[in-house]
Amino acid sequence: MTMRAELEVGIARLRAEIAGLHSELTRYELVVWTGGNISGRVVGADLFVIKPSGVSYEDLAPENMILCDLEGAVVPGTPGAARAPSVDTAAHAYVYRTMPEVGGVAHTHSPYAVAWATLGEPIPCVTTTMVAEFGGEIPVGPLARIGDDSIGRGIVDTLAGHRSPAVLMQSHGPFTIGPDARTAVKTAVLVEDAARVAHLARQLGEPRELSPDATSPITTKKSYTTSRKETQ
Ligand SMILES: O=C(CO)[C@@H](O)[C@H](O)COP(=O)(O)O
Repeated sequence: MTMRAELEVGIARLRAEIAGLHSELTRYELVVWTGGNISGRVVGADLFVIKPSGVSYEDLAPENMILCDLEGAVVPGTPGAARAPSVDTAAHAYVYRTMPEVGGVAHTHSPYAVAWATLGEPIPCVTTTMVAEFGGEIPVGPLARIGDDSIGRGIVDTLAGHRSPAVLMQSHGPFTIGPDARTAVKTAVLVEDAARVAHLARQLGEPRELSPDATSPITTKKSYTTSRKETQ
């Protein structure tokens, strides 16, 4: 197979994967209406695939996923190119440009995480799952403009000082990153679980915060958070 043909096969697979992963956002009730978006980097090219803007989840399909370059421009003449890409395309593009290790980005409006985002308070690290999956608290990024690369800058700047693969953008919601799109989506599910548990614990009293160092036996797993730390 020629390199060109291999690339076409890879893009076709990624279109199917990204379209399918959006059903996880509705399955786990992380979004309402057409909110939220997922993208995935094309292996071997400066391109990524993202959902179209404002399209119902049940209508998302491989052929209406949109292929973009790393500036967030739609690749003309490709399937789906007639539609506008997600309003968060510039944010995803900024993350791919500045974090070469990232292969997938997800954004949801999951309610417990959004509630923490409105407080501007990080989700405290109160469970061993959070230590393993986030390496500590889930931080809060700035209140950022929607539609340009402001959100992307906020994601990258905030995560630079953290092991977490997730950030709560102030008064907006969670954005997650991963080595691939599926991992970014899994992290989005875990963010909502962490936000819900931290909220419930706060209703019962003052939960004990865990430091990753104090619980070192459970951080021996080579999670994405620990490998993120090693690459910083
Ligand atoms: O919160 C936002 C805007 O940042 C998004 O989640 C939108 O609600 C979904 O927009 P599209 O991806 O459909 O353009």
